[in-house]
Amino acid sequence: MSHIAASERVDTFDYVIFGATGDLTMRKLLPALYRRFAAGQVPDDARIVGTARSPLDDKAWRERARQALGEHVNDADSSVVDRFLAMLRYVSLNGADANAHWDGLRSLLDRDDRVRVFYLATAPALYGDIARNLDAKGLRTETSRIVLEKPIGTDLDTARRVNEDVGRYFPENSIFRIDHYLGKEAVQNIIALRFANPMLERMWDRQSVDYVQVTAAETVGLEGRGGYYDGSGALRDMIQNHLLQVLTVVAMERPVSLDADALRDEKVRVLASLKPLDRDDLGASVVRGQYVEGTSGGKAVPAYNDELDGEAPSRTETFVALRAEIDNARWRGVPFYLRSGKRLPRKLTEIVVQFRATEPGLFGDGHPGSRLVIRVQPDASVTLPLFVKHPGNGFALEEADASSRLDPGAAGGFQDAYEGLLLDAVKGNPALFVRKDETEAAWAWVTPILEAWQRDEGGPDAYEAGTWGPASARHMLQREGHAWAEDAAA
Ligand SMILES: NC(=O)C1=CN([C@@H]2O[C@H](COP(=O)(O)OP(=O)(O)OC[C@H]3O[C@@H](n4cnc5c(N)ncnc54)[C@H](OP(=O)(O)O)[C@@H]3O)[C@@H](O)[C@H]2O)C=CC1
Ligand SMILES: O=C1O[C@H](COP(=O)(O)O)[C@@H](O)[C@H](O)[C@H]1O
Repeated sequence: MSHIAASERVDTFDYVIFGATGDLTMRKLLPALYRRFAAGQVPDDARIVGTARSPLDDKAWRERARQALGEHVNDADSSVVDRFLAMLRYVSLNGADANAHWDGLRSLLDRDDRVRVFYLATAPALYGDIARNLDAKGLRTETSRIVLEKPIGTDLDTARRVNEDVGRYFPENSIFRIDHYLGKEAVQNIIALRFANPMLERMWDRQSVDYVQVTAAETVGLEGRGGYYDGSGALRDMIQNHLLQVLTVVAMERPVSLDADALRDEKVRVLASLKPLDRDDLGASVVRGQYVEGTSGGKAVPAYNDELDGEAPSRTETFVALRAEIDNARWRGVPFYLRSGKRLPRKLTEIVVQFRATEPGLFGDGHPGSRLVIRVQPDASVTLPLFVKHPGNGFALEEADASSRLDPGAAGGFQDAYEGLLLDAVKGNPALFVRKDETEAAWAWVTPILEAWQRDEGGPDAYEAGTWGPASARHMLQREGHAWAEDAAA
């Protein structure tokens, strides 16, 4: 998948970040680049060029970056920070404006022989204009890549438009649509677990699997991102991209290799096989919720609408649970339950593969099937308990824990998903980025849900902050004799 070991130094590069003063750059991109620099992977003569409209100079941007590293890197070394900051340059520029002062950026990018990465950490509405300007100003070289942050559009039509606009100036193999869930160690590990363990590989289908759950639960609320989030909601913010990407990795067929297109060909087939949710299915298969006041981390927290402080009450969903089915020979009939929400009881991203129960008789009333749990965060791990006999007389069964900790921060690993992905863009390895057809296939499945919600006069079901979402999410599984992992464990 990655052709260069995590510890190897990459070729030198110019990384140009549009949106250099924004939250994403400060919280994720600069800390990730710093960590790779501190790990010795980034050559000292590489350059990181920040651009935004704000009239800063190098010194002022470096000061903001120093502060961000202080806040978001807990083991930053001040002498390494100084060397890292020396690589940073800033150009004040409105990337969407063809008449802006592009000469400043052009004079900095004077080495056509270096890999150039343009990272668009701005509103997606600007992507087409920025791509056009980069091309028109002669800044796009043969080895340039353009990294696009999510969301790519807000529905199928707008996603197609973004893809077309950027695709007019950059060939598809140079467009890197980032989905940071694909950079997570435990998500990549699904591929190893499935295809390096023949026992699991043979049981990975509708004969053996009863159902699959993917949960991405967050304790946080709006975090000052209300302007963006209220126009988005949980379906667009988490399900269309991160959770559907995880689903593709869980459900895809064995790829012929770990090369980018082999993997992405299989992933897109899964998306194309998702059974469309028609109007009649929607009520039974999709639940949306919005938090009202409650408790989070032992503190009282306000309702979404109070946090948002808008003029009129918002109908935006902060929680979604849905039942997907993959209409192919391997998975037909197996429910894939996906859910994500804000202000849930704990931060937890987890995949549960529930295997079918044993035949009744031998050990009493039948026995629950085994359950593979892939914990993505926090504390990434894989757990597959085996049932063994309790010592002593009789055949009472108990679980013998068989779990492995996956330590993303171990030597050669990454503390944050962005670290590997940012350098994959330099290396030109798109395996863990989302191809155009994948984005569009995911939107094609999600858009009818958004349209149905728009027509629907009702709104999201209320849930108390600090709980696992509205009761309707639990009922959706109960109707099929299933339960969310935390209910089953209770
Ligand atoms: N923050 C996050 O955790 C995540 C963000 N994203 C996505 O990343 C992108 C950025 O998000 P975020 O950092 O939160 O947003 P912010 O609003 O914090 O930052 C936006 C940045 O874009 C700059 N900008 C705005 N207009 C222009 C322009 N015309 N030319 C150049 N720069 C411009 C702003 O600076 P200035 O005003 O000075 O021009 C600022 O630096 C969005 O697409 C978002 O959806 C995706 C996942 C997570
Ligand atoms: O993309 C996003 O992801 C974060 C959650 O990411 P994680 O790595 O912490 O699980 C989410 O908070 C945010 O709303 C969304 O835009």
